[in-house]
Amino acid sequence: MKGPRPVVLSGPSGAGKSTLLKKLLRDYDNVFGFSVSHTTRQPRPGEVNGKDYHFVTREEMQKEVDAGEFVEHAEFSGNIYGTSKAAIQAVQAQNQICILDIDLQGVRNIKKTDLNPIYISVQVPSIEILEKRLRERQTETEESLQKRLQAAATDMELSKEAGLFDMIIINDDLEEAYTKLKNVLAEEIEKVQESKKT
Ligand SMILES: Nc1ncnc2c1ncn2[C@@H]1O[C@H](COP(=O)(O)OP(=O)(O)OP(=O)(O)O)[C@@H](O)[C@H]1O
Ligand SMILES: Nc1nc2c(ncn2[C@@H]2O[C@H](COP(=O)(O)O)[C@@H](O)[C@H]2O)c(=O)[nH]1
Repeated sequence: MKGPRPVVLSGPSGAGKSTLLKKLLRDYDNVFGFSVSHTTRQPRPGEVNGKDYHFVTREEMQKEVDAGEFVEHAEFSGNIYGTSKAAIQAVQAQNQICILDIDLQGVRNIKKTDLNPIYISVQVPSIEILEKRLRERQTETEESLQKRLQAAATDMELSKEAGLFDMIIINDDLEEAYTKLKNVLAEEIEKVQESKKT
């Protein structure tokens, strides 16, 4: 049986993708599953290996990429990030909506596959607000923050491309953004909930 359509959440680092997806995972029991990416970046305090990311060395990652284990991978802000085939299969095996949190390069690479997700871009009202959020999150060094702001400016411009995303959500007020996200996913959520009743 064909499973539910996956969901791609993209947008600048600090736009609120993780915040929104954590709300979905919390509010909808057994409906969504997170595609746990691999990354070569260092874990942040509180991040759990295998839950937030699979934290790996560059050598380990390259070996797995070369072995064809990834659906997509990209270099972002000095580190490699990638979605393994296994990460998606683990969620789809549970008949859950698979959520991918990936950058714009990842979006373009996923478009070359037959995954057929719903593409959502989470954006911010301005680069100044993004900088404030990233600084307040206290996860980045000044160097990393500057790299992310540069990448964000490019993302904000390129994400306007017609047809690239099914929806662009400006995450200004969090609850309003979350309502928009739930609305665009309503049909898929209902399908999964119905299928789990039987
Ligand atoms: N609407 C909002 N208003 C104010 N702060 C917000 C809002 N949404 C998220 N935040 C805060 O902004 C920060 C960045 O959010 P979050 O970590 O979810 O971004 P992200 O897009 O997942 O970033 P990354 O791609 O780096 O993982 C967090 O500290 C979060 O609490
Ligand atoms: N192309 C991919 N991008 C990914 C993946 N996992 C995360 N990301 C993106 O990386 C940046 C930075 O994330 P952070 O956790 O270091 O703040 C962010 O834009 C994510 O969307 C992936 O598997 N592939």
